[in-house]
Amino acid sequence: MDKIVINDTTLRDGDQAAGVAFNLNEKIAIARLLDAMGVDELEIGIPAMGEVEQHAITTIVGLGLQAKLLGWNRAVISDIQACIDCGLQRVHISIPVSAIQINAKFQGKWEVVLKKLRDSISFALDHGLFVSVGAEDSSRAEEKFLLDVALYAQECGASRFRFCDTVGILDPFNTYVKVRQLVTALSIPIEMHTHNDFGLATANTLAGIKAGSLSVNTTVNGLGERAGNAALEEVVMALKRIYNNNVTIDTSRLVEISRLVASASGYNVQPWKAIVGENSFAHESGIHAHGVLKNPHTYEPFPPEEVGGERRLVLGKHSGRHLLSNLLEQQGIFLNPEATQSMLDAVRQASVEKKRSLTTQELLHLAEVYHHSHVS
Ligand SMILES: CC(=O)SCCNC(=O)CCNC(=O)[C@H](O)C(C)(C)COP(=O)(O)OP(=O)(O)OC[C@H]1O[C@@H](n2cnc3c(N)ncnc32)[C@H](O)[C@@H]1OP(=O)(O)O
Ligand SMILES: O=C(O)CCC(=O)C(=O)O
Repeated sequence: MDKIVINDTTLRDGDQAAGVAFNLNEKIAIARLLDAMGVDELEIGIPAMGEVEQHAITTIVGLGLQAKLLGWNRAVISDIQACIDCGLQRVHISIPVSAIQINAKFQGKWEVVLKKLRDSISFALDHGLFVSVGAEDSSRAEEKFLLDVALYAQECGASRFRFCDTVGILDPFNTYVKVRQLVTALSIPIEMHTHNDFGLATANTLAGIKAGSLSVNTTVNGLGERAGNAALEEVVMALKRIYNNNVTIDTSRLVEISRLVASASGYNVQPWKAIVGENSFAHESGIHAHGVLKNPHTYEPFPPEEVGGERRLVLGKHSGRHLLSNLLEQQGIFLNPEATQSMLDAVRQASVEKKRSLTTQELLHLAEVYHHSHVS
């Protein structure tokens, strides 16, 4: 498999999530960490939004990062000019391509949309910029029209074409077919931009890669419009571990970037969130914990350290004797088999009463009771 370019849009689509508003320092910290991790490209915002956004973008441009930096634009020349004023050398120009979008925004006048596209691409090229073109709502567009727009963008001088499943309605099978058509017809790379409305954003991004897409949009924690986007941590780890792709990103900082974005966005990830959730490497069930104590690979797809996470063995309603004995032994407590079994019953009962796993303190407290009852 070819090297896949990761073009992270946490600072654009992530920032667009309802209720999220990164401030300057947060934007800088996120950009710096993504860059330090080796993310290839960052979509850092929308200069057309005005002075505050322009100041943030100009500041990030001035950081001297290794990552390529891109500004998002409508097909509007003043939007592109705002990117130039911020010092950006790469612009992404978006146009709607489905009938529903063109009717709502341009009274169905698709010729007007294409003229805007051509004019803005040529303005950007005249200013020496790299141009990526995005087809908003590609997944609901008439297929022939989408292909014509893609070929037109290429002919006008775009260097990359973004396939957008804007409202997240595709599955991996349909994604593959649609993206394959574009990959076959175009000589410029296709970029995937998928949304998670049906929980399929990462799967659809991977389907696009299978179809020959060479670049993907991601966001940390999957943060983005509505149900969000394909998550950076999921796409990167799937590329690395499922496809053995030559991933050059430092995956050991994925939990760190997840926490940074959670804090800056004000939205924690759910504990069971793939890759970065606090339960991603937590084991409570007896059979699982027994296996993990023998060999962690029995119930872990890869070691937690690989993403900067931590293995946790917790005692609760579903735990068994092996885990209980192991945790007690770590505290220097050794119970005979009968005492262990009795204590396990008490652990289960306590866990159901508390509706959670037990803390070390609670474990020690119970151990004292069972240890003493065993000794006496
Ligand atoms: C799928 C996506 O995520 S697309 C990205 C969406 N992101 C955002 O909207 C966040 C940033 N947006 C903004 O700050 C504002 O919308 C701005 C600055 C871009 C424009 O603001 P306003 O001038 O107040 O316009 P408003 O947002 O109400 O309406 C959008 C306008 O852009 C036009 N437009 C929408 N998409 C495009 C496009 N791809 N190319 C050209 N024009 C477009 C609409 O037709 C409408 O134009 P009109 O004012 O002539 O009717
Ligand atoms: O870049 C584009 O063209 C639109 C991207 C987007 O956010 C979307 O379609 O959901």
